[in-house]
Amino acid sequence: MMKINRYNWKTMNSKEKETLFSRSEIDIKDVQESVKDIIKQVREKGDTALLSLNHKFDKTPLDMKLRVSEQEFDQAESLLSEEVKKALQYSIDNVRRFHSSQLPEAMKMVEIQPGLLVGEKAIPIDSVGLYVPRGRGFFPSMLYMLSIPAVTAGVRRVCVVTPPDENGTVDPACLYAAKLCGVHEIYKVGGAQAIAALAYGTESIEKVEKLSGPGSMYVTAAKRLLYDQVDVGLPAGPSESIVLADGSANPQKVALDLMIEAEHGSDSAALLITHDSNLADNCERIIKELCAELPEPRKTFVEDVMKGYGGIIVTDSLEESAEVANLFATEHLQIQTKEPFHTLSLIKNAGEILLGENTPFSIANYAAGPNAVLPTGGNAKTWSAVSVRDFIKYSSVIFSTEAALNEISPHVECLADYEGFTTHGDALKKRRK
Ligand SMILES: NC(=O)c1ccc[n+]([C@@H]2O[C@H](COP(=O)([O-])OP(=O)(O)OC[C@H]3O[C@@H](n4cnc5c(N)ncnc54)[C@H](O)[C@@H]3O)[C@@H](O)[C@H]2O)c1
Ligand SMILES: N[C@H](CO)Cc1c[nH]c[nH+]1
Ligand SMILES: [Zn+2]
Repeated sequence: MMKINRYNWKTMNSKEKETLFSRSEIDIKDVQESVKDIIKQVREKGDTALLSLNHKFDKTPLDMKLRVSEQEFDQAESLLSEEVKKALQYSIDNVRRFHSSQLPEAMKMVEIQPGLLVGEKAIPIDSVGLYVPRGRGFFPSMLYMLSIPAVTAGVRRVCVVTPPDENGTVDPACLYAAKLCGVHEIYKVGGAQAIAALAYGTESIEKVEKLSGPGSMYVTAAKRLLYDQVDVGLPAGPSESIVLADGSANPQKVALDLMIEAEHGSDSAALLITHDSNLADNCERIIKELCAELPEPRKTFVEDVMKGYGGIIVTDSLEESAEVANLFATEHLQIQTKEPFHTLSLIKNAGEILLGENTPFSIANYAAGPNAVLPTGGNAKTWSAVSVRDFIKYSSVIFSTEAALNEISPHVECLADYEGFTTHGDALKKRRK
């Protein structure tokens, strides 16, 4: 019989809270030592290590080519149905439209004091490496979610790494999506070894300035270990979601939506938070019925999540439900309450917030427009979804006239003296005529 965790917020003990709230952190810490060894191998042996790690973890032939060839790009198109190509084009159009709206002005200046102009110049990051997962699913959606903001930002070199299958080939939908997004440099390598290759460089993979992209615990552990070698981007680990609902919600829709992100893997989290125990009972029953019909491995993943890092939390009020959701700071949040826009005003921490029963997580995962690469593990307290801003940095720009310099100097000299920095003050005093 399937088990679904059921907690009452008031009576939950601190151990239960800690386990639930730290979710896959536990698994990531467990693999840190083996990931350290993978990084060492890639650093010392370059491509040779990549080929043998591909062989070990992804069962590829040892003599495979790491870079996707022109011929493979061309073949990919012929392997896809017209329906899939159309769905990709539709989704890419929406995602591109949304991300174009994020593009900042190339330069913005304001006159802070007469003759003192200050502002920021937006400069695209020179090279980025995008991690597109492939283990417990194909992720062409991740390819366009990452490539579109990078290309829109104007990054000069956008390259992708993604695990190959046993034949040493890459998912054709990923290759087709890459072509639509204008990305041509793709390497067939995944896991921690791909992250290490992008951070240090190998004979065939030039190192990058910044990484972006979600991944399993191996990918997440590698990014943590390499944060001082390369900008590792946002922490996007195993998928997680909360459905926050009240008694007005349709239990069938809540159950369906709660299972969406649970099917990513046993290390995912999916929580229903509600102050209506009838809704909780009904959802529990429906999830069991729906889960029984799922194909493997999705059935096992959903079952594992419901007895693992997921389940149902019953609270005393809508306000308390929102408080619990804010504490958890989930990647995906869906609100199915009578007044979803009012409930929205109670939310402080969530990677994305989907309002109402007609906005299931799936539409945001693939096609609504905003980015589906989102912070996990409680990082939604300070991080945002991937966006064009992830691929741009800003240089401050300052211009002063002589009159403005004369005006500002006494204040700066005073502060330089106070801090004891003689030459800082002299640069002003000694240039005055
Ligand atoms: N946060 C987000 O925005 C977001 C978006 C999409 C997916 N995700 C998450 O990304 C993850 C994708 O994981 P995945 O497994 O499907 O793909 P993945 O590409 O991250 O992992 C597969 C790779 O892991 C490596 N690997 C497998 N077993 C290993 C072992 N024992 N030791 C070392 N390395 C090993 C292999 O090289 C393999 O290629 C899921 O957890 C999903 O929930 C998150
Ligand atoms: N839910 C994932 C982000 O956590 C995105 C995704 C892609 N495909 C299916 N789901
Ligand atoms: Zn998903």
